[in-house]
Amino acid sequence: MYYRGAQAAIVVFDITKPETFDRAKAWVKELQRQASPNIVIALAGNKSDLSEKRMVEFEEAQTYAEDTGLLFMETSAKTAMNVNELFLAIAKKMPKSDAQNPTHAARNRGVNLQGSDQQPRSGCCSN
Ligand SMILES: Nc1nc2c(ncn2[C@@H]2O[C@H](COP(=O)(O)OP(=O)(O)OP(=O)(O)O)[C@@H](O)[C@H]2O)c(=O)[nH]1
Repeated sequence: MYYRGAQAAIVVFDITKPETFDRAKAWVKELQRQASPNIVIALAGNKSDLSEKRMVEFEEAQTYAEDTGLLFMETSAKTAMNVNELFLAIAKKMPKSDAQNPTHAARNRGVNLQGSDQQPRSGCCSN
């Protein structure tokens, strides 16, 4: 219900807890099964500031991400390392804006109630 129609998702695990990496993989599978086919999925290996407690190797997560078609970065919510970078990378991978898609552009244009978009009224109640 929450991710249906989502255009991007960030799946976060804790590099100091291998079980969170396994759960992240399960979430990626779930997203690939249920979410929109062109969803951009990013995997974040969080708590990169705690490298002395690391239990998931960078290379292991990176290889998994490459094999699965995910963006991957190690992040730290504590130091903000790679947080902006991850959002930027997602934005770059998203499909071009709706404004460049004629079908979506028409749908999103809205209706101008003041100007020339207004159609002349007809029917029983206009004189
Ligand atoms: N050192 C460090 N601690 C972090 C980082 N991100 C989150 N934490 C800490 O990890 C703990 C869990 O963070 P939450 O934001 O509650 O994460 P969560 O996934 O909701 O965790 P749960 O409540 O266990 O499900 C908190 O004590 C945070 O302060 C990080 O990048 N580095």
